[in-house]
Amino acid sequence: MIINPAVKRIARPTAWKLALLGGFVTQLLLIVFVTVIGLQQLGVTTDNLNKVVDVHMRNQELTKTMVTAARERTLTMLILTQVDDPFDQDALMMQFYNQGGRFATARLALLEQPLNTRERELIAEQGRLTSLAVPIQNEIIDLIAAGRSAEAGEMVIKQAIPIQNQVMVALSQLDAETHRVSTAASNQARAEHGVARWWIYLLSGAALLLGLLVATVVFYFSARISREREQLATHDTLTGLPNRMLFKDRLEQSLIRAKRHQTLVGVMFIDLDRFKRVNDTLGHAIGDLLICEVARRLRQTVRADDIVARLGGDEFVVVINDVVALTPILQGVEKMLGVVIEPYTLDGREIFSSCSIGVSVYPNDGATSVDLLKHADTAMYHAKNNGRNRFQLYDTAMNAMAEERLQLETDLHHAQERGELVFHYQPQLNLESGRIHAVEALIRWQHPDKGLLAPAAFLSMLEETGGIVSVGRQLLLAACQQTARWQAAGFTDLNVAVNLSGREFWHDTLIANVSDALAQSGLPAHALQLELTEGIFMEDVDAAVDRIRALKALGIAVSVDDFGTGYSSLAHLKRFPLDVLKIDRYFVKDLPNAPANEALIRSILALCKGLGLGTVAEGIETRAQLESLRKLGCQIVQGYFISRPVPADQIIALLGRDWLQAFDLAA
Ligand SMILES: Nc1nc2c(ncn2[C@@H]2O[C@@H]3COP(=O)(O)O[C@H]4[C@@H](O)[C@H](n5cnc6c(=O)[nH]c(N)nc65)O[C@@H]4COP(=O)(O)O[C@H]3[C@H]2O)c(=O)[nH]1
Repeated sequence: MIINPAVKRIARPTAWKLALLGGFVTQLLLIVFVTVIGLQQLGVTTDNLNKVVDVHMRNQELTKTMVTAARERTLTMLILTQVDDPFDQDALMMQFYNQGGRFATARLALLEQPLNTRERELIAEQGRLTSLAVPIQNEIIDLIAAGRSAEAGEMVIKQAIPIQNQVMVALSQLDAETHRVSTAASNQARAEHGVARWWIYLLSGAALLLGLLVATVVFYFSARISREREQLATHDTLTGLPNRMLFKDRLEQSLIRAKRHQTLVGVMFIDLDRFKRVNDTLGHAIGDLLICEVARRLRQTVRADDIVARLGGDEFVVVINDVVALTPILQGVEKMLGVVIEPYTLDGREIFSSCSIGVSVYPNDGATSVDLLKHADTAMYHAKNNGRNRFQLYDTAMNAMAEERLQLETDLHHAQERGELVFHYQPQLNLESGRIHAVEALIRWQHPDKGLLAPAAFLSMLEETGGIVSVGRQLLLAACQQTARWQAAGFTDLNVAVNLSGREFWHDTLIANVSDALAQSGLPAHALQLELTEGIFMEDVDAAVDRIRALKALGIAVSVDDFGTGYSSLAHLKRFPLDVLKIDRYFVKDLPNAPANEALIRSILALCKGLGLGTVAEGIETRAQLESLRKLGCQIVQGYFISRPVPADQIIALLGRDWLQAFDLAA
């Protein structure tokens, strides 16, 4: 079966689910990654910053301590030179050594700190200068201790302070360097912090974008899937047309509009004729192609706002909206019949089809969608029973008929086992010999209540249910056995013609059934003729030709019935290996006052002669018709004028008769 692409997509929802899950997981991982990296980076840069701040502050503090201690020591030295009191001198001396101690401790601590080369060079320089200053200071202290304060004061000013100034220069350079280093380090830490921040911005932005992307994809696909689900729920997967559910909804809307505007709505129930046979014989793929093509053609024949839906199988329904008279509805129906019957080329094969259409009209035939559809369906059945490839308007009497039909269907179910289905036989007269040349077996139903029923009342039901195949097999055997008995009774040249429906013709068991019937009855194969209608051939010309050849290989004859009434042309005739052509009663009924029909019959006879085909003219109801056909050169004739179909036990009497004499045609 051909499947709409939407279905395939829906059939694999896990692919989308996996894709979406993948998107979410990636996004989640990205967010976790961003958070971890961001926090880590921030931690590192914060640590760096803290370290820089700590080191910087400590270095500066130590440098400052050294500067202060050095300054205070020099000052203390100067004061010592001016103080005479020995207690004050002692106290100042203590201060002097303390300051020296502070200086040395600060210097040692500074040397422990992380320092660059320049800083170490400056400390070394300071050390060198201090080592020059210390002996001078010691000398000054000694002079003070010796009470030579004036000399010591002079030495402070002339030697200690200048060398101390050089120490201070080195220390201030050290301080500047420490400041420069810490500023550079903090700038770098700030820059790293900035980079980390930018990374966080970037990755968060990416996560946000990915999130948006995933959300967009989720939105897009969930919208698409729900659109496709809706399409699936409301449309036929094969043709893409609205299905029964959507059709009902649209029809109801049409009815509301029609009620408001007081317009008509035409509902057409369309069923393809003998579609099952196409499916059974050519396969479902061709059947599907045919359905799609019919759907396309129907859609093309109506306006955009009219509805074309497929209810299932080979059933379509078309709704024509907003019309004020019946004419446009009927024109639409005619158009549809016309487009459906156009030949189809499917998968390289030429195929013929037709349809039967039942029409119901709002408000005349119903006010609700349910009633209108039911009535259009009922009308469609009538169109089918009336011969197919036609339309039928709904009529209230049809409901009763539909019920009757249902009852008949139930009865028919039991008819075969009760032996109620039998053959009646209608003779075919040879106008040259005046004898019955053959009998045509025609099915009858001996209904317990309704009496004898003709095939028109039940044959289509038998075909639809498929019961025709087993009934046909049983009756074929009966006809062969009956004819064998007539032959045994002395009518050795008698032939029998048995009708085959399309379903029987295309059924797998056909060849076996025919050869079994011949074998079981002992009837010579040449005495059996199978009658086919031209519609059967036209469904699939090549396959039909093969089948007819297989039948003829059994030795039987094959005839074509109702030829010329359908849509085939005489040109097709030569393609089929047939033996007999039956001239339909349509051409006979107006004889002898129909020159056109006479001309037609004359040309059919000439054509058949040319093709080596025998002919049988059907439906002779009057003597005038008989004479007319005789004059035209028709040799075998059949019709009520000779005899109606009769039960088997009445045939013997007809077989023994000299018909030329009986009809006074001997001359
Ligand atoms: N108006 C008129 N009608 C005449 C005249 N002479 C014969 N007929 C009728 O014309 C039909 C001829 O059979 P058909 O064309 O094969 O058409 C047959 C055939 O297609 C089908 N049929 C009959 N028996 C069988 C059967 O056993 N199997 C299958 N598959 N189809 C059958 O049913 C169709 C109708 O059969 P019947 O009702 O028996 O109708 C028969 C017959 O009774 C006449 O002079 N005037």
